[in-house]
Amino acid sequence: MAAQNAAVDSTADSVRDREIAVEQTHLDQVYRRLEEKIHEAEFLMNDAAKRGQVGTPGALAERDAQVFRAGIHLNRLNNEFEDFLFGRIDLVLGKDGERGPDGAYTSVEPADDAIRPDLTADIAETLHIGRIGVLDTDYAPLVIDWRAPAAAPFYRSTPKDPGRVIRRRVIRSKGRKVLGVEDDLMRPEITASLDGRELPAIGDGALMAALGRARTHTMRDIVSSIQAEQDLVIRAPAASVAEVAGGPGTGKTAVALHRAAYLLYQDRRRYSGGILIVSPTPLLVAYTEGVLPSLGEEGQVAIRALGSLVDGAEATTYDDPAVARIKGSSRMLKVLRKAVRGALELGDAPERLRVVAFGRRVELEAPELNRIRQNVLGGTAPVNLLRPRARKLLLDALYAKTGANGRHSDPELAAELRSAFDEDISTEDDFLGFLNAWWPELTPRRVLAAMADERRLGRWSRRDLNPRETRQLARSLRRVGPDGSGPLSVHDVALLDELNQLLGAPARPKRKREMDPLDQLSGLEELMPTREETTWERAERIAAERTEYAHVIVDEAQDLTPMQWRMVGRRGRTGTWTVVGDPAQSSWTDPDEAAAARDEALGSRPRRRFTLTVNYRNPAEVAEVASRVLELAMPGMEPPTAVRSTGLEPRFTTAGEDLGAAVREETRRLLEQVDGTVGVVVAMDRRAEAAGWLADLGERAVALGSLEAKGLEYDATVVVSPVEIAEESPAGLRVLYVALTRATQQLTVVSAEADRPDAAGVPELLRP
Ligand SMILES: Nc1ncnc2c1ncn2[C@@H]1O[C@H](COP(=O)(O)OP(=O)(O)OP(=O)(O)O)[C@@H](O)[C@H]1O
Repeated sequence: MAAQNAAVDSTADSVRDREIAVEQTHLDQVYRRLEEKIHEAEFLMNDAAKRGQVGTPGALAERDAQVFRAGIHLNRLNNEFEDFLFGRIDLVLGKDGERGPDGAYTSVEPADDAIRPDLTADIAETLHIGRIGVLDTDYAPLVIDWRAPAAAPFYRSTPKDPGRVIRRRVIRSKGRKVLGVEDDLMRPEITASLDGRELPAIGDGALMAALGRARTHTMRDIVSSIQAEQDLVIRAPAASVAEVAGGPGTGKTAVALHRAAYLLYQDRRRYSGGILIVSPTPLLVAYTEGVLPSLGEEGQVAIRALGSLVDGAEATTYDDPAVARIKGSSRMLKVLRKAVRGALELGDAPERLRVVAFGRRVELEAPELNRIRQNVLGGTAPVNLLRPRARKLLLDALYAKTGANGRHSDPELAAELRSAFDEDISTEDDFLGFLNAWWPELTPRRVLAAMADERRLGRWSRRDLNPRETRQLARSLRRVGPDGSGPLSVHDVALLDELNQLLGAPARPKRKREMDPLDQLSGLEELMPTREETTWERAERIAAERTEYAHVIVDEAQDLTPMQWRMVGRRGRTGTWTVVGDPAQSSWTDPDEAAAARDEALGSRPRRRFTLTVNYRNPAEVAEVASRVLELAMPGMEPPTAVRSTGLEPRFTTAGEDLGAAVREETRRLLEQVDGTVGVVVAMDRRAEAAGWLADLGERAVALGSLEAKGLEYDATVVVSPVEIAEESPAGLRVLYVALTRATQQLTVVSAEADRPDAAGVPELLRP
């Protein structure tokens, strides 16, 4: 029997080796073609550079554009993709024989006679799928871009709805070497043959292999294993708003990133207006940043954390939950409106305005000045833009005091006299000095700084915040400092953006130019002589400084506060949207208020809703523990279905006197058990302390605050004192749910006394 098994194994091995060799031959052919294309691109660039600067401005701009395109292409081709070619589908004949622009047949349905009554069929087409498309010299498709319509069946085909696909293959390669293949048969009942040979099936599923891999500190693309329900979202038409809901680990972030790449591929011209991806934290930005380049996309897409959306402002701190709740609430809008008007009065303007006109002294007293100010403020324009009107009304009032009104009955002479008066007075130092102090040009930071004075803020917030809230808000703004140059919190940034609107944006400091994709190409500096900015470069620079986008993708949308929705909304006023989130993970306390602000930001655009239902991150054992908290946080809400199980139950331990020592011990243990990362999630207040606990455990272990864990994942996690996390804020149970759903393999929970663990160490909150 053993001998028989060994024979079967060795036959399987030889079939596998043969199939790997088949794919290797194809990959070799692809690389030969890529090399030819690299030479073509290099030639084009050299040639363009040699032509130097001669020519009309139009020709020069065209040359720049050509070099730019060649540069991007070269950059992409030179980029050694880890697995450039990753998929293959074998298809039977379609209903018609039409071919698309990529050379593949377009028909999705099999021809009536494609499958014979004895359940045999011939493979009529084999397509290889990769990160970018490659055509052979005769325009036959060597590799189809994963975003092309012809590649859709690779993702969409299922045994229930196979279309023309008989076999779907994932190819694993490194550099130029094919390492393995994994097949799924879409119609296992059919015996299909290719070139007279029966089509074999190797391995048992590429998805499980991908999910089991160790995690690093950066996210990987999922291009070789996108699932059908995810593909529907990625390829949804971008006509209006796509809203995607799904529990932890259902691939929302991954889908959002792949969608950006898909939209660009589909309609590059339309999205030359830029795609913005809004992420909740800088940690999540850093985690996801590499995915788009790995899909062959650079430039055009800006990934920004909520605290970095406003030019020139970078949030470096977090507010405690009570303060965040005040700053995020739409009640702040009224407070800010009053603050910008109130801040005008803080200049050190003298009580009265005195000038000399027509040889005599005229002056305006405080009550008159006040009346003028209120009159001007009756307008709706931004405050800084009302300054010319304030200047005009001051001049009117002063002129009236001179008694010159009515001195001339001839209207022309009267107008001349008035214009001479205006010119004299408005260039006088006294008048200018007064105007600058009385109607100062305000900056958003200056207004925020003014709000740090509790008594003053109380006047502005009286109707909208209670005295305790006013005190908490004023205190937190002291960090901003009297001149507004101190550190900002994530929630301050949305206030700053609102103030920008209310004040009328002052001249913006120029953003440092982002790296030109051309500059990234080695050796290009030598090819291109230094010169003035070209039209093309100017367009590029404007793109880098852009504040409105053609498409906005909001990740972890459940966490945006009403004020943040207003800020993000401004960036996509005329664009289309993709909004992904999970209400069960929301750390915002008033979901109805946030929903109203979200509706306002998205306007009346039609919405298309999608739901993702499968949890690809957590093993079933971890998901089960997390679902206990979900039941407390959102009773009745269904968790997503975990797709795999590891057999490893979560571990519960109770710390003695020394919480740090217990956490350290558990982290060390997990580091020995997993190959990748270990995340230690603590209450926000314990962040610094926890970093100390892990100080010398190496880079694979990281400590993070509960709110920073959003969107991230680790091979193993240690969740420290669930009750501390849950009691941190009114939304604490949902934050705990986030913390418990970060592990791809193992979860350990360390309880403190306050968690009231039972004899087995299971804290009260997590008991079944
Ligand atoms: N089709 C897939 N093939 C392989 N891996 C996948 C697939 N879909 C998702 N994953 C993996 O599952 C994990 C979770 O994905 P992702 O972070 O996008 O989920 P999420 O819904 O945004 O989660 P959360 O709501 O917790 O932030 C990631 O490691 C991702 O690579």
